[in-house]
Amino acid sequence: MSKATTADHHDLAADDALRASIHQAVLDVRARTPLAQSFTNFVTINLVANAQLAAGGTAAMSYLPDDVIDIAAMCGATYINVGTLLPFYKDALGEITAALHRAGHRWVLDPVAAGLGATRTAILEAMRDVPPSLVRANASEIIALDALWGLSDGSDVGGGPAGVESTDDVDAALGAAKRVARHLRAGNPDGLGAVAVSGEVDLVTDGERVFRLPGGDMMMTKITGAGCALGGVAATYLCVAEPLVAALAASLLFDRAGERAAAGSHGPGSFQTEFLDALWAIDADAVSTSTILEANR
Ligand SMILES: Nc1ncnc2c1ncn2[C@@H]1O[C@H](COP(=O)(O)OP(=O)(O)OP(=O)(O)O)[C@@H](O)[C@H]1O
Ligand SMILES: Cc1ncsc1CCO
Ligand SMILES: [Mg+2]
Repeated sequence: MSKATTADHHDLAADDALRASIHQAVLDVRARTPLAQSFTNFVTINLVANAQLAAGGTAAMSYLPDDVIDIAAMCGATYINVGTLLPFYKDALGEITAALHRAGHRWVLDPVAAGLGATRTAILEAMRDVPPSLVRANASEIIALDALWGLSDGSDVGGGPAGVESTDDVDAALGAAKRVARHLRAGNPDGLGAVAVSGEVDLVTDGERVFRLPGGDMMMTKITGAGCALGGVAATYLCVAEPLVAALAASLLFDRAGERAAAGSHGPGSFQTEFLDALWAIDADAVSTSTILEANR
């Protein structure tokens, strides 16, 4: 870890209630095969669906507002990713997110390339007052979302969008992640919300507690859509668990699966195949006994 050191943190105790909730979420997904639907980019749509299935859930992808709104009534959570925008998305996403909010339906936002382009900015700005339960993004995207939702105090200045890849370290997004998480909690009827910032060390927060999750493998950045798949699997866990638990469970599953896949592969192609197998193979014990470093308060 860079700025924050392990001296500022403690590993969660083996009997911490959060570990039990994470363990239960992994088991519940495998027992119940919950449906989380997605409105997602067409680069990584197949990996998102396959990752959700490998984690134990099921998938349905749609772009049609009436379809998405009807499916929301019969599924546990929805994943929305703004990676590859088409002209009709602006109206469609406005209609969908307003309807999800009215229904109190939980959803995950992946603000891919936040800060890039007037259309994406308008789409993300409109989500401010009908917010998701969980935002899953890289550091640059969280810093940009914090700014475009007007939450920023100006102290976090990100490197700016460089397409879909992060130019910032997760620690640079700490303030932004906490502000965004508090905004989600204030804007959701259940008062719950969390932010998962991915990177070499993942950062997860509900706006009060801050967790750092070391692990994973750099090969995860050499396939497209590891982050998108993480958002999709977070929606799968959101079907059975509260946002903070869903964010932690999905991030930890991905870290453990990334390590296992790296050990069994010899390049990006075989890594992607091994990664899906690893999502399937990692069990609830491996996820819930992972290192979970909580920032001391
Ligand atoms: N350098 C790294 N070392 C280890 N794990 C990493 C590293 N970078 C990212 N990861 C892991 O890869 C996964 C995806 O995170 P990443 O930050 O690459 O998302 P992203 O930029 O949104 O990706 P994409 O847009 O391609 O979907 C997370 O599980 C994260 O922990
Ligand atoms: C490469 C790419 N372009 C738009 S979305 C996407 C997938 C990673 O976010
Ligand atoms: Mg991404």
